[in-house]
Amino acid sequence: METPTHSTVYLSDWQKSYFAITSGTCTPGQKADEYRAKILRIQYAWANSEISQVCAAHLFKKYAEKYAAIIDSDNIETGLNNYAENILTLAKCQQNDSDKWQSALTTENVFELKCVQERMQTGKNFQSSQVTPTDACVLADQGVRPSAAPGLPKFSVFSSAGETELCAGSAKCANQRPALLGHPSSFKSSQSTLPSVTKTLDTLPAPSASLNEQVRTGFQATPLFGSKEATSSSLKMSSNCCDGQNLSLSNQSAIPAWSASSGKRKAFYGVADEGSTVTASLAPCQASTSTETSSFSGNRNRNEESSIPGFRTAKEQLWVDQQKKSQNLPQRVPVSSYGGVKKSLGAGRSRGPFGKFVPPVPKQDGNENGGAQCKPHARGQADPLLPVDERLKNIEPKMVELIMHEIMDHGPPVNWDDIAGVEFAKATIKEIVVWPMLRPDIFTGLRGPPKGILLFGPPGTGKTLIGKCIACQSGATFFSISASSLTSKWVGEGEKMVRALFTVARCQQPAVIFIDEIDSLLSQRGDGEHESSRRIKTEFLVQLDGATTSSEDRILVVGATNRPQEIDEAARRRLVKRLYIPLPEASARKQIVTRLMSKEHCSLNEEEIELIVNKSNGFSGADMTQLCREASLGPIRSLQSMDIATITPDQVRPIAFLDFESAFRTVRPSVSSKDLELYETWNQTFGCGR
Ligand SMILES: Nc1ncnc2c1ncn2[C@@H]1O[C@H](COP(=O)(O)OP(=O)(O)OP(=O)(O)O)[C@@H](O)[C@H]1O
Repeated sequence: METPTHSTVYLSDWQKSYFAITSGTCTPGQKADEYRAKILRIQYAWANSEISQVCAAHLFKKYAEKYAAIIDSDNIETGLNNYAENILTLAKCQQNDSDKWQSALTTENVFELKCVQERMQTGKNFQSSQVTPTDACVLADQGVRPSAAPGLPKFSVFSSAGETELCAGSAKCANQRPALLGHPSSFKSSQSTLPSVTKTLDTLPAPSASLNEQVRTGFQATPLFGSKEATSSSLKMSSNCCDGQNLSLSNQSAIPAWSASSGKRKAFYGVADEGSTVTASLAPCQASTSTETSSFSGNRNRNEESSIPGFRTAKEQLWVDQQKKSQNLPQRVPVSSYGGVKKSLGAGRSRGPFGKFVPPVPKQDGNENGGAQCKPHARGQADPLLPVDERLKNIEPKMVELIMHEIMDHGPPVNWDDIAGVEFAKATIKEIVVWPMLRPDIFTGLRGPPKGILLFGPPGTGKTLIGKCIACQSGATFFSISASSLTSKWVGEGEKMVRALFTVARCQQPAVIFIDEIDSLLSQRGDGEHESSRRIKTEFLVQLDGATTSSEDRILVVGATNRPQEIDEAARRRLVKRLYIPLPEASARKQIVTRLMSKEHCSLNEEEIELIVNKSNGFSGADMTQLCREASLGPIRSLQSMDIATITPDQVRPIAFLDFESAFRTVRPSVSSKDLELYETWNQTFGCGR
């Protein structure tokens, strides 16, 4: 009997879900999820060399064709990107902080809104008048060919390999965004009623070497197939534009980093209209880009908009209406964030003194500091049209809030001096990560920073501190999450959470995503592996690849683990710099004690400190901190007869050596010598240390 190959397994798997999806029992949301899951699965399989590139390309093609009926459905009720869903999402983004808030809008009643119906009709009329045979010829001449799929006009862009055949979404544009080809979501088409791509293409320069160059530097898209270079090099951005609403996948992983190449883009598109209404800054929190005007629409600017008299998408209208109501909405300020308190997702932690949470969506009451922290259309402070970052649109607002609230770290800054010892790791990190993040203009090409590093070693040796310090010293936003909370607390949602996390990080770049216990996320696959864990892992690797291949994304993933041996090969390969963070040596232990005691009333002399250091051999940094804490309680315990409620601080005696002696009786090293051997061995095999 013939053994089924990977491709046959995937095909039969696909067929099953295809029938499920077309059965009519799934909601559009479920279909979208299903579609996304399948695409991820292929990506992962290909990235892990389980299937060949040809096979993957074949599967993608099949998917695009077979799912076209759903993805590109003209039917506003059944299409994946149906119009009402988009409006609904938009409306939901207006949700304020109250958990009890419920939008009165539903998919059904949005369709019944008169203004929606009018705009749909207008759009349909407009759409049908836009794509002419002449336009199609122009496109074909430019290497863009109409796809064979029925229904909406779609375009495929030829890859150099001739294999990556991508539909450029529908031939309709809403917000004049770039079509980020090279991502599965690019297959999706729009139901929105907008100008045709052909209109836009007419105004673009003909494809040329320089165009391709510009496209590559300006817009980095996540490749279809993991991180394989061949794919990324074969991907080209189409000259057309795509409704941002259709980028449900690309919004999250195929985001161009606009901030760095604004000049080039302007030159490329010949954008002279600084006041264009179509502005884009996908790194809106950076002051340098906040006033940037970038017509990503292939020259579609205010003038062009006005060439369509009276036309406005429902989304645009919704924004205008809402913004009229809240003209005086205060703008939010960018949040600079570093951690001082170790956090794990959803642990109900306080944000600390620096941690005032500022939601990423504008508040409606106008009383609090609300606003779009991540705004796609950075129009400057005075501009009332400040929608939420397009990339966040397909992310559940609650998740965004949770990430900003719980995962984004707002603690006090951490300096290199706060981390005792680990000199080699610190020097390496400064060189390969911090400097490149500070000076991306110098650290280009081979000098470019890695997108993922791994800190491994015994618990309590300062891995989290290092993560925070990287963020702090490179001026990056720090996101800290425990991988185990992703797999345990977010059962069924972990995958979405990973996607949301990277999306928010992209909006907040430069960003450092610190993932503690990364082994639980990236452990080697086994028979007993749970489906949801596998999906989270796949999503994580895809996102990591996205960050890796998009050279302009300034996102660094720092994984930390006490069990490096459990990380699977594919993940290990992606975390290119693996640094051992060992137990502190004598000098580092002394530094910790001296530093902590310098803040206390203490009577230790040099000799006593040396004794403490010698006696604490084998202690981790956390053990040393615990030892000092314990010792610091000694003077209080010796107060015995006095009433703690009435004594004054100066009645508490200084911390003395005898307190440390007592502390040594209760605080023991937390790391066994057997464990240490494991780390040493792994370091010699896979570590990047000396
Ligand atoms: N090298 C160090 N220098 C100064 N303090 C340290 C050092 N290592 C650990 N500490 C202290 O221990 C605490 C815990 O450290 P941290 O959370 O960074 O360790 P970790 O390696 O991430 O631990 P785990 O693997 O358990 O997550 C720190 O807040 C700090 O007080």
